[in-house]
Amino acid sequence: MLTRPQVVRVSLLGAFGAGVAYLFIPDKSRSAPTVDNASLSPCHFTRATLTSSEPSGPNTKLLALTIHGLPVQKHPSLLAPVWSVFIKDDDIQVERPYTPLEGIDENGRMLFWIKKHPKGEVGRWLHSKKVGDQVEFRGPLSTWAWKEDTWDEVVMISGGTGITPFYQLFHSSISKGHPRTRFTLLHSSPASSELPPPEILRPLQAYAAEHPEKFRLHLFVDRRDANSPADIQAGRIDKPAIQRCLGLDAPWWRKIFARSSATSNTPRKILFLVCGPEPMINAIAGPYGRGFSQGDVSGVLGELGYASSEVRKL
Ligand SMILES: Cc1cc2nc3c(=O)[nH]c(=O)nc-3n(C[C@H](O)[C@H](O)[C@H](O)COP(=O)(O)OP(=O)(O)OC[C@H]3O[C@@H](n4cnc5c(N)ncnc54)[C@H](O)[C@@H]3O)c2cc1C
Repeated sequence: MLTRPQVVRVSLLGAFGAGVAYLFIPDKSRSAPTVDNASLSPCHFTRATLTSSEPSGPNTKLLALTIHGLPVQKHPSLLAPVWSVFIKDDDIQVERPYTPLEGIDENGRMLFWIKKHPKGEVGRWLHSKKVGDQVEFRGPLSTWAWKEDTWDEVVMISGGTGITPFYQLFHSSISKGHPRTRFTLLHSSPASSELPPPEILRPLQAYAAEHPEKFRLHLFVDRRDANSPADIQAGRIDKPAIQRCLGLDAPWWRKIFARSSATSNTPRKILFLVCGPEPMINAIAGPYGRGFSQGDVSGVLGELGYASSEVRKL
């Protein structure tokens, strides 16, 4: 039987060993070959050039990667939203997934909004790269497959760079018009200076102003400051905020009126998509299950009575 200090020592050694193994023992995907002159694939790395790198807040940058001289296969099933690519940090052979905001264009360009965490490996490495540097990535990989005309109501809730999959969905699908589905995006950032850059916010705001019946946008910051735009709400995306934004806090008589004026008696099919830092996912939809499975729905959406078929944690 091990004593308490021995158990602690063994656990610490195990955790250290696992960390070292993760960083230095190449796994199958990270050791995928780098192939030139072949179409994009999750099975091999493709070389790209960093063609722009613009600061977009205290810890974020907009980075563009361009693949030169390679015809971009617009394979509909592979490049359907929402997809990401794994970018490899060549120094320590570690890869992380990132979401091209506008997919890939005909010139082979992908634009990313990437946050640098104080101790984060790949984010810091990418921020240190200079225009003209080479970066390797593999993909596309499906993050979550959008199915057109399946839901009446889609509510996207994001924090920080968690907006990136929703922006990709907006750019490649929502903004093209959907007769059946109404979309709502609730996004929060810690402060006004950390909100998504105009390249992301402006198209969302313009579309919401033009098509309020199809797309609604609600922006939140933890605390308002002198620079906070007027239309930004203060506080976290909590239960009252979700109820308010979705009109679930309307008086009972208005809900009855709304129901009686609906064209159909069948319940509206609703889907919540949640993406952001883990504490935010936990508070809104409950923690992931084992091995990043979806887990049960709890948190605010659990309290509001939504089922697992109505909630997706990205
Ligand atoms: C499908 C998918 C798509 C993604 N797309 C994007 C994207 O477009 N843009 C983007 O910036 N990120 C995106 N991410 C997150 C990204 O893959 C990395 O997890 C993130 O950049 C951190 O990696 P790192 O190597 O820099 O930090 P790591 O070395 O993995 O982390 C080190 C430390 O940094 C801190 N940290 C890491 N991640 C977070 C976090 N999310 N919140 C708070 N602290 C954190 C923690 O303290 C952690 O211990 C995506 C993730 C997935 C799964």
